[in-house]
Amino acid sequence: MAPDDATIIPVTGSTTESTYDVVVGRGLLGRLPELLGERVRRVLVIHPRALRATGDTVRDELAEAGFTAVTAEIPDAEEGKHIQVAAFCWQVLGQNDFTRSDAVVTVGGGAVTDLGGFVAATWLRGVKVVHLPTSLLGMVDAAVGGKTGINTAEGKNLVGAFHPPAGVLVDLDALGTLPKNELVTGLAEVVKCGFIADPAILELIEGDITAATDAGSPVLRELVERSIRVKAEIVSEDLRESGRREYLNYGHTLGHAIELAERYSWRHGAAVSVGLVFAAELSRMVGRLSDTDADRHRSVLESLGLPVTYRRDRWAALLDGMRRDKKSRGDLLRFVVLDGVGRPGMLEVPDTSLLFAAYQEIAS
Ligand SMILES: NC(=O)c1ccc[n+]([C@@H]2O[C@H](COP(=O)([O-])OP(=O)(O)OC[C@H]3O[C@@H](n4cnc5c(N)ncnc54)[C@H](O)[C@@H]3O)[C@@H](O)[C@H]2O)c1
Ligand SMILES: O=C(O)C(=O)C[C@@H](O)[C@H](O)[C@H](O)COP(=O)(O)O
Ligand SMILES: [Zn+2]
Repeated sequence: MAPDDATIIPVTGSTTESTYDVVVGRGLLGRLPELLGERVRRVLVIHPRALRATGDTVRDELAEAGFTAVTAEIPDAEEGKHIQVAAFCWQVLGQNDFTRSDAVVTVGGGAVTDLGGFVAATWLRGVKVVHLPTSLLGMVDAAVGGKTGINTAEGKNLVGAFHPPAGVLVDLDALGTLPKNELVTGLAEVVKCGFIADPAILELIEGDITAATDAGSPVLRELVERSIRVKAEIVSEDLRESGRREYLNYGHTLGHAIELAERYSWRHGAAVSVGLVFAAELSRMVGRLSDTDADRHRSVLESLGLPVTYRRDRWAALLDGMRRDKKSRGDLLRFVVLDGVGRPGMLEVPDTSLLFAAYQEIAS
């Protein structure tokens, strides 16, 4: 497909820094200089070990276009979201004399866009970042919206900053090498967008599972674009999560606790899948969601091959992890729940026995 067939999804924040385009299409690398802008001279390309060839291609294209481009190769997946990895990137930036008018480009899945975004947010108190997400999850969620961060021993994304990118290039060609199981875990966030805002997403998946899990299909492209639009619309209104942005955290309170309990051996999307079913059970239990809509969570996620249950014997660890969720206020745990498909809301839970009861519905 020619670059001309690209779809532009705008994020329109309240400042120039929080206003940018998400470009979706194929063969988009040529657009990178335009997103970086005229003042940028040096670019640090951050990529995981597993995507060295792609990182090198991006570096070479930038050099060809006249930039001074260097790469920083980081550990794969969640191992990259570590303070020592950020320190390594800061060192590379320092050793190569990066100034405030220079930039970071991330090439990889959500772990890389989170780490690279955090490095850009903190170097000299903030330099430009452009994301080139290569996983489905990175494309539909992590690269958009400006949340950046790293994990600590106590939990997921506990340190970070809001730092919107200068632009995002969603090149669907990158999905050609993505393993199927990684594509499927990315679909958990797509399903989340369906439940909180765009039921057509659910209908597309339920209507043709084969197409929904086919990296080259028009259905997958529509799912990508619809999910990005959901996120772009919400973060345009509420960058710093002072209100509506919390809805994007549907399924994440338990999901992040599972990731921690599993020492990050589970993919984020898999943990969010279980978290979505839990949040639906909670919504049903407090009388806010119908049986049909709650059951639909389990059926659509199961049909994609995503997990919908978790170990009964891990409840204490999960509760501990959930207390450190960023939506908590003091001792009060807060959850995103649904009042129907496309109708998210918040639930404050002072009594953890309710959570335990909901957990019984997903415990295996
Ligand atoms: N900032 C946000 O708003 C936000 C939103 C959602 C998720 N996240 C974060 O994103 C992370 C999860 O992202 P993820 O699922 O992409 O995981 P990931 O970045 O760990 O990537 C998953 C695996 O796929 C590989 N990979 C990526 N692209 C590939 C390609 N094109 N070909 C072959 N292999 C490829 C990676 O190297 C890795 O092994 C989590 O850390 C999560 O917290 C952040
Ligand atoms: O963009 C958001 O806001 C989200 O909550 C999207 C989530 O899918 C994403 O996993 C995010 O990183 C979670 O953020 P956290 O604030 O709970 O760490
Ligand atoms: Zn997520």
